Amino acid sequence: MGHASSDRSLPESIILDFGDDGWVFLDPGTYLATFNEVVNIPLDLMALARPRSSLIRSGVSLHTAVWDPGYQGRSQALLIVHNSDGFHIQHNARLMQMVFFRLVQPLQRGYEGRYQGERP
Ligand SMILES: Nc1ccn([C@H]2C[C@H](O)[C@@H](COP(=O)(O)OP(=O)(O)OP(=O)(O)O)O2)c(=O)n1
Repeated sequence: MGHASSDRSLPESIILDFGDDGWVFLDPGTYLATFNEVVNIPLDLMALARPRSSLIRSGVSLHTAVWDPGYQGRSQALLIVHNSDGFHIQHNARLMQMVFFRLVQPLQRGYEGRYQGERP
């Protein structure tokens, strides 16, 4: 990741498939989770997210950035399986909870970065 946006390239990733039973086993390591929900953040809100405590209690952490006012898209989070026994996860399992903050005044122009409208 360089200083300029043009000097930023993301690493390749491999798509993991859930089994016929709807579950997948994750070995210890790092994973990018794509959420089902498409979010539309209004111009007078921003959001942060926290993992469900059940993830933490299972030795799994979830990392997120900031949801900017005006962002629309299907977000992603970094899931890290620290548990040396790995972790079983089911398709559509709920992973995190978003916390919304109302701005003192709405922005005139919302988010216009490279992730706007991703995975509609
Ligand atoms: N876990 C998260 C957190 C945020 N977002 C979305 C909402 C943000 O509005 C958008 C952009 O996030 P950043 O501003 O942190 O992105 P960058 O600074 O990396 O890129 P850019 O400046 O090009 O937007 O990504 C996401 O998809 N997944």
